Amino acid sequence: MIRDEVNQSIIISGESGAGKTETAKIAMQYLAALGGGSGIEYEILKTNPILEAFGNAKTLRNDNSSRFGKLIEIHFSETGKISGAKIQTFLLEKSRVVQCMEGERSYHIFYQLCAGAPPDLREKICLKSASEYKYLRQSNCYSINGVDDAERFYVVKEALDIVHVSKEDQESVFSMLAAVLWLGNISFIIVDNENHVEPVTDESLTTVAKLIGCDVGALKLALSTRKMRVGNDNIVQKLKLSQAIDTRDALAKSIYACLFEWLVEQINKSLAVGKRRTGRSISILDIYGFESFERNSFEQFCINYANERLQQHFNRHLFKLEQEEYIQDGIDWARVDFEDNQDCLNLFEKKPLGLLSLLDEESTFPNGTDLTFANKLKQHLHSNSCFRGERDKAFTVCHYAGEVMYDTTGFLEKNRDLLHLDSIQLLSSCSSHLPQIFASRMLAQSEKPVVGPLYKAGGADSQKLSVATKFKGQLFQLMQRLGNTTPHFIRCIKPNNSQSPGSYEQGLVLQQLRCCGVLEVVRISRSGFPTRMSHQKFARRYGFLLLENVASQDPLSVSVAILHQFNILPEMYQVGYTKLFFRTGQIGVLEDTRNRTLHGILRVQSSFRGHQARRHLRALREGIATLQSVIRGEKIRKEYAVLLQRQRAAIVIQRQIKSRITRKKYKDIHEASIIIQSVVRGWLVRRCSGNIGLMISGGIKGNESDEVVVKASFLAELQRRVLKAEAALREKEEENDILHQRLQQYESRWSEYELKMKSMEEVWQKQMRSLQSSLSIAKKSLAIDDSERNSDASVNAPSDERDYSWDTGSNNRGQESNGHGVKPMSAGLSVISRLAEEFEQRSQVFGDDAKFLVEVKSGQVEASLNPDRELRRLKQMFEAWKKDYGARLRETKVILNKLGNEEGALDRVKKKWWGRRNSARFT
Ligand SMILES: Nc1ncnc2c1ncn2[C@@H]1O[C@H](COP(=O)(O)OP(=O)(O)OP(=O)(O)O)[C@@H](O)[C@H]1O
Repeated sequence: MIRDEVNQSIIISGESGAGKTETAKIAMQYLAALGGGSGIEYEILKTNPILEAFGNAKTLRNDNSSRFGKLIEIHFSETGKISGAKIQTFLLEKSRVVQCMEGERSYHIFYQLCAGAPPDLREKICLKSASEYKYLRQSNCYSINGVDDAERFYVVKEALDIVHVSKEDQESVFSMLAAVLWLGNISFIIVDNENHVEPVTDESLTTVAKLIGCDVGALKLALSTRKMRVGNDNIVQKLKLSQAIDTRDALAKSIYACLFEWLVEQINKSLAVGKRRTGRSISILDIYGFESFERNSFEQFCINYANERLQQHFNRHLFKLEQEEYIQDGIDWARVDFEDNQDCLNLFEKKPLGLLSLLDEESTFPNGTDLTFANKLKQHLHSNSCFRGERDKAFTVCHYAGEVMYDTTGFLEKNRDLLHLDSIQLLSSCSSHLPQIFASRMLAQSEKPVVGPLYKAGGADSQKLSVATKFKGQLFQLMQRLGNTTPHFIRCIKPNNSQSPGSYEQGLVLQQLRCCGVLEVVRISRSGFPTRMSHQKFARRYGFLLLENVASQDPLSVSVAILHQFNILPEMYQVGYTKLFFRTGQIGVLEDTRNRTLHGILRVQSSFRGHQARRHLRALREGIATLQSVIRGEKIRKEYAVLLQRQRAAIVIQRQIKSRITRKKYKDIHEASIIIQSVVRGWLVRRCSGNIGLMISGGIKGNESDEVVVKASFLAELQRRVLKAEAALREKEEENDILHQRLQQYESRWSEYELKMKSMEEVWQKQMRSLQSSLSIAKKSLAIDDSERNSDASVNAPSDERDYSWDTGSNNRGQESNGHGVKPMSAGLSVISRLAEEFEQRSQVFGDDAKFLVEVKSGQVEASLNPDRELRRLKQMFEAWKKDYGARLRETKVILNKLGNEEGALDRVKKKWWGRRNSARFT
């Protein structure tokens, strides 16, 4: 399609059950895989289960026999991708809805609905099992081996969802199906002597009325009467049983056929979504195969006519056009004979004496019957080689695929396919939307130019194209469409008649091969030149394979050069006036070489382009990396600056917040401590002035009427403060304990000091006492010496002089040494007395001072001085005095020693006193 820019068609033909539908599905799957990608191909494939459910049925020859013809046109975009599709259907076998042979079934969807409808749907559309419906019961066949109808129902529902049939519409479709089934159950009773009937008002009648949404009375009338126009009058004719049944069945068939058409329309709407008209398409034609049964009726007549048309198309393309082309191009060839079915086609189509024309003619006659039709055929067509009149109402046609005998019973009725206007009006009066759509469609069809019947007595029935005429028109259109495409024929061959695998009936197969002209096709392919190409196209297509330049550039020279270069044998091709003709397989060699070369060129190009692209990409990447690093660096720097600013701001904020928190905390503590203080002070004051407090509280009690309403928050605040105060109090108590401990430590140390002081004092006391005793001994000894001296020596010198003469010093001592020696002794005595006196005073002073300081320290006496420091000072003074006193004592000793040397008496004194004195040392 893309290479030749010509639309293609795949025409699948073969007997019923040969595998046309399966092949069509395989072809669709192949095209979907090849040109899929947009998703529409999935929808296209999903149309198969829907069309099969509504248009296929089990026949004796095929469990899944298509009871309609189908042309699916798959549209492609410029790039070869599927962009949409359109389905056209041909001649649905309506009669199967109301009538089918023993062992066959009606359309699958009825059985699927009965088996698979969920309970709520069953209830809504008043559905029963398949065996409850007369239409399904009559053939006594409800199931197909290996097929689960319930499961298939879900597949159909899913497919309806996929092709966008809404849930409401699906429900309406199922209601229509149920209505058709219930229509079949409507029965009639004879109401008068003329055998006129009326429908029985039972469940069937009321359910149909409910499902299509009409009045029960209106339905009854539509099924039992017929309005007619006689002259200017409208009369109502009551129907007899057979007429009423026909009316009922016609209504059921029409509803089903309209439903099928409507569904195809919905599918087409869905498949057309997003379809872009490029004009490129591949059509697949799957039309019912040639049929020949024991009893063949109008349906087989139409089906076999269609197959004749297709066979003609096949012959035309493979034999006629082929051979005409050979002649036109003036090539040398051997003519191939083939079975041309043109005569048979003429038998059908010739005007005015063809099968179809005569059928239409008879159908328009009010008094025409199947028998009159059969007689007419025999009368007019007996000379036609393809026709043979049979006994009674039968005739035989010699089809390309074999002879088929047709029984004309029901031909006229089926060809007329009449639905009374009453029935159409009934549908248009329905409240459900689908019957209304069906009615308007039927009315629109009846308004078209009429070739169809004029009903008996000039009735007011719907007048429309006869079925055969309509079908013929459809086939012509189809042939026209196929004529604009390059056809590809698929011949399906049925291996056996028993629908069983692995069984191959040679006779049957050979008969099919003969019938459909495959043997002639093989012959013509072998002797003829099935592949052809214009010189220009050939030169253009393969010219680039030439290794050397051809001097002349005209297409023919180039083409011949190519043929030489590839050593194509002269008997394998023919050069025509405008085209080159090749025997089977020859062009394939050239095509292979072309493909290989193109592939090689593509590889080289792709390698080079890849190299270029990689280089470009590398440069781009490096550039991008540099750019990115610059931009990222800049970005990060900016971000960092912002972050830094934020961090600083955060620090400032934190500082502010922390300081605020700390201030608040401090304030709280401060306030709490004030409260504690006030509470403690208050408590102290109240304790101290208990009486006053009692008086005040008494006063308050007295004014109980002035109660203060204390708010809970205030109380809570108070409690909080009390708790805080208690905590602070506890803290203070702890502090107090610590201080108390320290105080005890100080006290223990103080008592240690005191003990030391006392021991020192005792030492001093002892020393004092020893000094005093030494002094008193010294005094006494001096007094004894003095009295002895006074008695022994002169007594001129007054006694008081003895106390003061020591201070005269050396002078006095000189006098004493020069004079008498009494005076120095008394002077020494007075010095010692003074020393003793001083000692007394000083020890008294030191003792008093030390005692005072001890009292201050122990807190017995209050004084603004530091007892420790004063004590240290006192000790220093004592040390200084002791040193001075010791020096003076030593001086006195030296003087006394001198005196003692002069007077022996003094030695004793000295020895006595100083001996003791030395033993009592100052420390
Ligand atoms: N390629 C196949 N592989 C396996 N089985 C096949 C194949 N083609 C057909 N069949 C079997 O044959 C049966 C009939 O095939 P199909 O329905 O395609 O026939 P048909 O030619 O379309 O018949 P009709 O004209 O009645 O519609 C299928 O249900 C299937 O069982």
